Amino acid sequence: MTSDQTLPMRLNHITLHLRPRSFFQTNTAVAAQLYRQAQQWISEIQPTSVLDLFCGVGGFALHAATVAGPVRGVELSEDAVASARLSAEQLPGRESLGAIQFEAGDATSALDDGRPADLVIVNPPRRGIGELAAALDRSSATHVLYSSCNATSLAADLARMPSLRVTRARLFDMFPQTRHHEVLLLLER
Ligand SMILES: C[S@@+](CC[C@H](N)C(=O)[O-])C[C@H]1O[C@@H](n2cnc3c(N)ncnc32)[C@H](O)[C@@H]1O
Repeated sequence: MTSDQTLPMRLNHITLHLRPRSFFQTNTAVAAQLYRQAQQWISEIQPTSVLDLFCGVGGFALHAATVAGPVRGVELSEDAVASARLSAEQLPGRESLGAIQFEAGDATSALDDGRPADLVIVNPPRRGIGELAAALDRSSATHVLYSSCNATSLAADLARMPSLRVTRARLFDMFPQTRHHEVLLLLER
C-alpha cells in the first residue's frame, strides 16, 4: 500500500509517471532503446518544432524535448496527459529547455489546428493513423517519425503518404517470443 498517485518508471535519464487508464510500452528495456533511437535521429535533424501525436505519458515527446524544441504532445487519455505534464516538470535540466506542452485531444484535429510543426511523431494504436496519413502528407512537416507495432497498418499508412519517403528504419524486439515487433521509421519530405 502506498499514498503515491503514480508509478515512476525511469527510462534512460527520464522518469515517466504512470497512472491507470494510460498506455505504457509493454517492454521497458526495449522501450528505452526505442526512445533513445528516436532522440538520436531528432538530434541529428534539429527540428525547430516537434508535435508528438498519440503521445501517451510522453515517452517520445520528453526524449525529443531534451534535444529539440518547442515540443507539443497530444493524447486522448486525460490521465496520460496529467502524467506527461508531471514528468515534464521533473525533466533533468528543465530550466534550460524550450516549451513542452501536453494536451488532451484527438490526433487528427491537432494536426490541422493551425500550429504546424517541422517534425511530427506518430505512435498510434495497432489500427494505424488512418485518415491522418493523408493530412500528414499534405502538411508542412518536413520529417515524420513513425513508430508502429503493426506492419500491416503501417504499410497501408505509408501508401497514403507518397510525399514522404522512408530514409531510416530500425526493428525492435518489443514482444519477444511472439511474431510481433515494433518498427521505428524516419520519413522525409
Ligand atoms: C501505442 S500508444 C503510444 C503511446 C506513447 N507514444 C508511448 O510511447 O507510450 C497509442 C496512444 O494513442 C492514444 N490514442 C488513441 N487514439 C487517439 C486519438 N484519436 N488521438 C490521440 N490519441 C489517441 C492512446 O490513448 C494511446 O495512449
